[in-house]
Amino acid sequence: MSRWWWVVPAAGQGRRMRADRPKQYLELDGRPVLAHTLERLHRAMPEAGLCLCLDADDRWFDPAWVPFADWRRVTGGSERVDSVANALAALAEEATDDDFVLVHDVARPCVWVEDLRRLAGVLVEEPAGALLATPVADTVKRDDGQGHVHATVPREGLWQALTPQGFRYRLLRDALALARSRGLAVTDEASAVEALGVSPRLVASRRDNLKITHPEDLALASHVLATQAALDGDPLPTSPTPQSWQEN
Ligand SMILES: Nc1ccn([C@@H]2O[C@H](COP(=O)(O)OP(=O)(O)OP(=O)(O)O)[C@@H](O)[C@H]2O)c(=O)n1
Ligand SMILES: C[C@](O)(CO)[C@H](O)COP(=O)(O)O
Repeated sequence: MSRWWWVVPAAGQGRRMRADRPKQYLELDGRPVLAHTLERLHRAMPEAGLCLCLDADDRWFDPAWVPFADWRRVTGGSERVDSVANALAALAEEATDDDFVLVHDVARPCVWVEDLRRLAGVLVEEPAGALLATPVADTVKRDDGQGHVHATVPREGLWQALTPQGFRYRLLRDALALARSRGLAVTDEASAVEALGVSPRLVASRRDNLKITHPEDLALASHVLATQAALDGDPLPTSPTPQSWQEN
């Protein structure tokens, strides 16, 4: 039977946030961003194992924020891709080739539990892996490097890649190893898998799965959490795990 693993890269410095600490430790509605994110992942799959990538010099982390029974701390790397690769290396003894690995940015605390479960359901059927994504909703411009428009880019067929992004353990490990050995600039897991000639499935996400990146995003995330609670009554539904992936 295949196991499920969450890999959460949380070793970034949050430089664009310009705060006094890494953004995963900023307070969002009374708790650190990291605690919100881990709670959602846990609600979706409480039995999964967690690999949490933290900076070697992290002085903010508190293990009390981790709701998983089975979790391990992994030292992050210099880029996001290095942190994820370190997590996969740390799982080498425990994970089998066919285990499922879902990578989710710690900086995305607003992801819906329903979307996490839907993605997991797709992954069971999809050997190429899958990622949450959303179609581009605005007109897209390419600049000329001097602040003027060079061209309007047709947005038909364009999606914004979000997280989680999920793959079988071996596929992701091999893809990241190849991408790193070639020095490819991969900013998400899917692009490493694409470099192997494999096309991961796009799974439509709710659009409010934002990544806290810039200072104004924290207030936006707070507003999203409140809106989700008002819309749903319970933004973290605890309905039973879908059979489709529970039995795999
Ligand atoms: N060496 C790194 C760099 C980033 N991340 C993680 O990757 C995710 C997405 O990265 P990003 O939003 O760029 O976060 P930061 O690197 O923290 O932000 P910045 O680029 O503004 O410094 C975050 O969860 C971040 O903690 C990581 O684990 N290891
Ligand atoms: C993985 C990601 O969140 C998908 O949108 C994104 O690529 C991370 O990019 P960043 O520049 O490291 O924030």
